[in-house]
Amino acid sequence: MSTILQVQGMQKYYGSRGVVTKAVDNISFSVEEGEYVGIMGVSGSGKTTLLNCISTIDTVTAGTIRIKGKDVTALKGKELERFRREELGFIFQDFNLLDTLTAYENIALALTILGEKPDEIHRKVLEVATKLNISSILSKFPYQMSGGEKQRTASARAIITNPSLILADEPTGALDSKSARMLLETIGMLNEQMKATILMVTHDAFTASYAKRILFIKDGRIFNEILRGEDTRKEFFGRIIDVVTLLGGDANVVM
Ligand SMILES: Nc1ncnc2c1ncn2[C@@H]1O[C@H](COP(=O)(O)OP(=O)(O)OP(=O)(O)O)[C@@H](O)[C@H]1O
Repeated sequence: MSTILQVQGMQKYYGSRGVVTKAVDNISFSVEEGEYVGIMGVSGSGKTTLLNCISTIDTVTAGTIRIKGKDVTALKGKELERFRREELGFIFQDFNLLDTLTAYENIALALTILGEKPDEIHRKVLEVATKLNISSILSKFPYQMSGGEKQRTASARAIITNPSLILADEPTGALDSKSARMLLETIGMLNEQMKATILMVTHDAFTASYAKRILFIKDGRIFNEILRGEDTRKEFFGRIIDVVTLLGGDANVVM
């Protein structure tokens, strides 16, 4: 098994002189190939900042972030753009599907931009659509899709380039509990059947219970880490609640 992500001594400060917020305060951890890691913490603990730096959307104040051995904090311009497109997949809270493109076109877009041959793109889109059970809706536009179809299209788009790492920030944040469950099952399938390595940020214990390992962040630092091991998802959920309570979060607000 190889290391996909290695975060070392990462710091991110906002502001200057007067008011400085240490959003991420010296965090180090790594993620191995095939892992499904959740990052939990209360609002303002630094989860999104950490994910945005890993996803190369934001820059770090100090430290390194290596993805497949490459320090992404040193990448710039076209090289960075290409790296993001080739190595990373994203699942957003609102899915970010392009309204003027069909499901097929949304899924194919990254491959088109990467310059893959049309017949290769076609083969890959059909393959992933079959796995995610959306073959029959590929010609639909987002407004013609159900919520679940949009989720599966967004999941297909995240995995179509066979990225090294899939990043998800509060993927269930805007969903009712049934839709959340459906999306989490799809993400679980990307991990288990399609061997995707996943890093997911959430404040929600139910969502986090689908991951196999959880890092808890408090005030920009890693506070605790737990592994699912042989636990059922429900047992793992119980242990997550215990840590959330310890962290001072409100265990009642989670499902
Ligand atoms: N652009 C910014 N400028 C100044 N401070 C910021 C900025 N972005 C985030 N922060 C601060 O950094 C800290 C961490 O924010 P972050 O968004 O990473 O937290 P979070 O854990 O993702 O919270 P939430 O669950 O509410 O999204 C907070 O104190 C926040 O106010």
